[in-house]
Amino acid sequence: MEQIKNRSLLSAMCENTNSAIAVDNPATGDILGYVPNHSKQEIESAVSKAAEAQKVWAKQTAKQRSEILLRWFNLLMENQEDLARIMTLEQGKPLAESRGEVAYGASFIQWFAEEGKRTYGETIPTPMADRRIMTIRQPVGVAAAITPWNFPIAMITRKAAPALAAGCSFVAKPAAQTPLSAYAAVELAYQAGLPRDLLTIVTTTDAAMAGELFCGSEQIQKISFTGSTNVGRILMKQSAESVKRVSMELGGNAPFIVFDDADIDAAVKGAIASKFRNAGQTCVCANRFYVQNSVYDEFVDKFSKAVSELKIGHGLEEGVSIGPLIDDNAKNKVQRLIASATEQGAKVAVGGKDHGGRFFEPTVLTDVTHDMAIVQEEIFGPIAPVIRFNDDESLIQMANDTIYGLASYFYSKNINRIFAIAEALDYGMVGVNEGVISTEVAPFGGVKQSGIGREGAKQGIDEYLNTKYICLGGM
Ligand SMILES: NC(=O)C1=CN([C@@H]2O[C@H](COP(=O)(O)OP(=O)(O)OC[C@H]3O[C@@H](n4cnc5c(N)ncnc54)[C@H](OP(=O)(O)O)[C@@H]3O)[C@@H](O)[C@H]2O)C=CC1
Ligand SMILES: O=C(O)CCCC(=O)O
Repeated sequence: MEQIKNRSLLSAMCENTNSAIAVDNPATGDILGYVPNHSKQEIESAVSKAAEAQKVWAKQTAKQRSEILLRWFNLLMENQEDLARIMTLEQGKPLAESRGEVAYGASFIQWFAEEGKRTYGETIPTPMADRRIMTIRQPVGVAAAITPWNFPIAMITRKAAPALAAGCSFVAKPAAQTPLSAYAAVELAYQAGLPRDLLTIVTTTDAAMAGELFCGSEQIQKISFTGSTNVGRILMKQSAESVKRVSMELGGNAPFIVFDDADIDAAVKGAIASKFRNAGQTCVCANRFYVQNSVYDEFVDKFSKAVSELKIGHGLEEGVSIGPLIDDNAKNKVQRLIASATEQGAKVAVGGKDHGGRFFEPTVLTDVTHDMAIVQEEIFGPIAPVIRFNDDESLIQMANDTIYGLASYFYSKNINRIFAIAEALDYGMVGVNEGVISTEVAPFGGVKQSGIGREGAKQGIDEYLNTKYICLGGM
């Protein structure tokens, strides 16, 4: 942490008391620092203050809110290097990826600072001559979020920016493994002029308590979650009692498909970017590769060669593209899935070995079949299982055979096939001849058990607005 120049970014760090949360560096296991372990009462108090602050904020014009958000965007970009270092230290991703995430996270603030000014209502042609009918759009109130460790800044700004732009206040509980980035990003919001009670980070080792509190609170009108499908289900059940609005961005099992008419070199490049970003720890990472018979060997050869060239190491080291996994559980899961696949006949084309600590070699597995656990489960690690397929019909059947429906990818040069496959894939997002599709301007989200709602794009702000119908009679 000595290398962080803007020390105000670390102002949330606290002394090592009995209850403080220790944050470690997944590359070394060293403790980086401590953050507060907030009690239930402290979190309740943050929610109550957010409810008060929201009333004032909602009365500001969208333009006034936008000005503060744009200052926040600028401060994030001015502090990009420090924020990226904090992120790499606590999360493990390579520094270049952390810089990219800071810019990506900031882009949602810039985008929604603008979109907040366009939350138009409607005037509706009336069927009754003495009436006028219109709608206005109003902030839902207090929004709460629970976010994961894999994108410690972007998953907060992708929710906080539309909420704040719409006139809501926002309370977020980041993952206990990556709170430093969250606190640092929010500190810059205060420096941009955002009232403290309007945007609060709370941290606790008792995530279940925070979830129950958020979902059960009458003061919170909306909960937004990114994380595992399992926790998403719990939060949806808990939200039922207070009939809370929910946005859920949950697990994925993205198929990456290479057809016989694909540009194989482009597919290899896309596969590397899609699979190995954040060491495979993103919900939109390619999880399973389906390659058509006639190009299978060529793809596997070129892909394996590219994977063997990826450098593993500490994210701050020059040229590293594969950092550590977030914790021992993540590594154990990867090892279990590889062992189970190889016992059933899969072959290791490259990688496959423990690299010490929380590191695992980027791996390509061949002779994989669709029924293996490594294909059925979300891997969340740097392993690429490659499956053969013969025809488009059986391919679509396999690709859609999952409870998940977040991202999917395919490579083809045939325009008829492109439309047919894009329409047939049961997913919220489809990358065609492209392995990384995330951008603030496009709607991010899933179908089936990958979630509810959309983030980013013009749709993202709808999640934080109510539509009110006003009927004007006696005209
Ligand atoms: N869609 C995505 O982007 C993500 C998907 N995942 C998937 O989930 C798997 C497990 O990862 P994991 O980190 O455990 O994901 P979780 O879903 O457990 O964690 C995500 C967030 O939810 C919190 N949380 C955990 N349990 C509860 C609960 N009962 N009530 C309320 N909040 C809760 C966590 O807090 P805390 O950190 O304090 O435990 C964290 O802030 C991964 O291997 C991957 O498959 C994981 C992360 C992101
Ligand atoms: O849920 C995730 O894994 C984060 C989303 C990554 C992205 O926006 O590309």
